[in-house]
Amino acid sequence: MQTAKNILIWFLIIGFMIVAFNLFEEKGSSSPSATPMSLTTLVDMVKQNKIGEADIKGDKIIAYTKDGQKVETYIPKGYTSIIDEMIKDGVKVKASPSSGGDISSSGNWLVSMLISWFPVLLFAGIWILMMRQMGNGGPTRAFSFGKSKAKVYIEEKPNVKLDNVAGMDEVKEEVAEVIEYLKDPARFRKLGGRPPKGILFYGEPGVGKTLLAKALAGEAHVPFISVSGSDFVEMFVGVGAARMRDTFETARKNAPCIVFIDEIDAVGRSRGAINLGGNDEREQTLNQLLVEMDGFDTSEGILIIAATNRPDILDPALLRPGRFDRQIFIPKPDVKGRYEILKVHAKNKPLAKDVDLELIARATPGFTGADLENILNEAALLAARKRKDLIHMEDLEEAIDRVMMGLERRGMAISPKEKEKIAVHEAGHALMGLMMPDADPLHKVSIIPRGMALGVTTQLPIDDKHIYDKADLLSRIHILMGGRCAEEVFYGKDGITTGAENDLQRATDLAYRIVATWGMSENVGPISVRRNINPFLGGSTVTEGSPDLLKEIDKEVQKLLASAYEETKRVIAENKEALSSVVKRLIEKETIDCKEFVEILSLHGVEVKNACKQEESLEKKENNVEPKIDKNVVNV
Ligand SMILES: Nc1ncnc2c1ncn2[C@@H]1O[C@H](COP(=O)(O)OP(=O)(O)OP(=O)(O)O)[C@@H](O)[C@H]1O
Ligand SMILES: [Zn+2]
Repeated sequence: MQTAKNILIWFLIIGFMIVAFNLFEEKGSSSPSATPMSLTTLVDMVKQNKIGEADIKGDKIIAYTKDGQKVETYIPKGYTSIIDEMIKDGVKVKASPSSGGDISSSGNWLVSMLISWFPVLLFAGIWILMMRQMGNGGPTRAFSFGKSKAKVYIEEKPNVKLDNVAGMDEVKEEVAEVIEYLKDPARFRKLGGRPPKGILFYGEPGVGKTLLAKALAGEAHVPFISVSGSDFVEMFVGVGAARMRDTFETARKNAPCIVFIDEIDAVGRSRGAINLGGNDEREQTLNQLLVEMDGFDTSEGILIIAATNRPDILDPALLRPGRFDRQIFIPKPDVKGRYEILKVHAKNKPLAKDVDLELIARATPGFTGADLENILNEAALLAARKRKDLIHMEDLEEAIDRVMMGLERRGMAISPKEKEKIAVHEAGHALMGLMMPDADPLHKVSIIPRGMALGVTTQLPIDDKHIYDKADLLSRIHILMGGRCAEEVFYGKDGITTGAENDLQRATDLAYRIVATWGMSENVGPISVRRNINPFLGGSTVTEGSPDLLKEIDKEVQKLLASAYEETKRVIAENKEALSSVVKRLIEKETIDCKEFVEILSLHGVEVKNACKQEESLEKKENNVEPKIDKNVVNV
């Protein structure tokens, strides 16, 4: 594509140069256009000494008057004495050949030819490019673009081993046999086994798909050839396909080897999918991949591993036997997996004695291997900044907050009045976290701005949760409402702030799903209404269901939210005095933990329903109530 663009740009540059040159030439020789006049008038003008210069071209005289005019006339055959007269009268006379126009007379035949051909060339160029783009293009390699950008990375001997991939024992078992196959493809075939041609790894970003593929190559001591599906996506038809051919050529030269195609969905999207124009290129690339996969013999020892996080949109042809017929799901790590991963990445880092990786693992439900690696890395940077020799638990804690919610922004200018409002809002969330019997235990409240949030209330889930009951969900809604309700209780109906936007969004979303997705509302009943993204309406959602049903759902959602709001407001109003003390302390210290919060409440005789569980479950940061980008949406 780049090359094609360059060609077009050069066309334009040359064109402009020619036109500019042409203009320049014209100025120099014969512009502006000459006024015709009779020979006698010219003779008169010569006599009156008005003519300064004259140019004789065959039987034509072009004369320049002294005041800059240009005139021309014809000399009748044989009447050349006029020239002598002019010379005699002091006119500077030049003679040049007569044939052709001004340009050829100045001898620039090349320029002239280019000018006459330039439009043709330009249009031909544009036409070729457009045809290729539209997909009716000529031979695939007309410009041999295919080679230019093929980002094929070959690692001859990857030094990643299966030991470096932590916490997915079942998956590792499942793929272990291909190592034997790659080590000696011929032996494998002699025994009658049909080794797989392609394996598809699917799972969320960062769970270690690439790492696992590389480890397989490392274990089998074969080269690891890696490409990304998006490298094949091109504007010009045929380029992606050519690149695909090149990739497989490289693979054949390096066999036995592993070819790893990351983001295969970029080329392997279902061909029937809605596509607004021009999917011809992708289709050709996909076809080429299928052809290549069908074309090689498993005894060649080439194993294709593809990775995606969207297996649902892949073309079924890709998943047929003989292609990616083995699909392996790589899940997010569980507690044990997270612990193993942390251990792997902590190996080359100096950890202090107080670091308990098991606790970190428990504190990070939903985190992927990449997230965990990131946490250790951040912690090391933090420790280095504090000029410490070892990484301490506090660094790791801070790193988890950072990875989850962004950097602390202590420098942010916040007026005392605003600070108080933020403290009230956060204290409201936290109080509800302690008062709702089914809530996850509170961890800490902070009014230090972090990432996009002005304050943060964090809770600690006890276990990785996989399903949620209605009580869990309702208590979440109450906690989300806590911020806004506290504002109202402390500052009145007109004192409420915009700070609750994200809380309300999340509460509304949750309430909608309680009613319309999980069928938990008594009035609407056990029904699940589908909400689809409409590709034609800029990604807005389209809800299925009759208008009556949708109206009913909306009413029910509103009712649910309103009653949660009233209930929350009641709880906060009841404990207003105790909460004022908390707010004061919060403004003073900026962060208070669960224990301190509960102590203040008990001074006012308030008993909480939900004890702090710090001792057992330490730093669990799930369900931070404030941030916009959050990892813990309830997705049952
Ligand atoms: N199970 C694991 N054990 C050890 N490290 C892991 C594990 N999973 C992920 N990592 C770390 O996370 C990094 C990113 O993982 P990787 O690139 O393999 O993920 P991926 O699933 O291929 O992601 P993507 O879909 O974004 O390409 C790895 O380099 C590795 O350091
Ligand atoms: Zn809030």
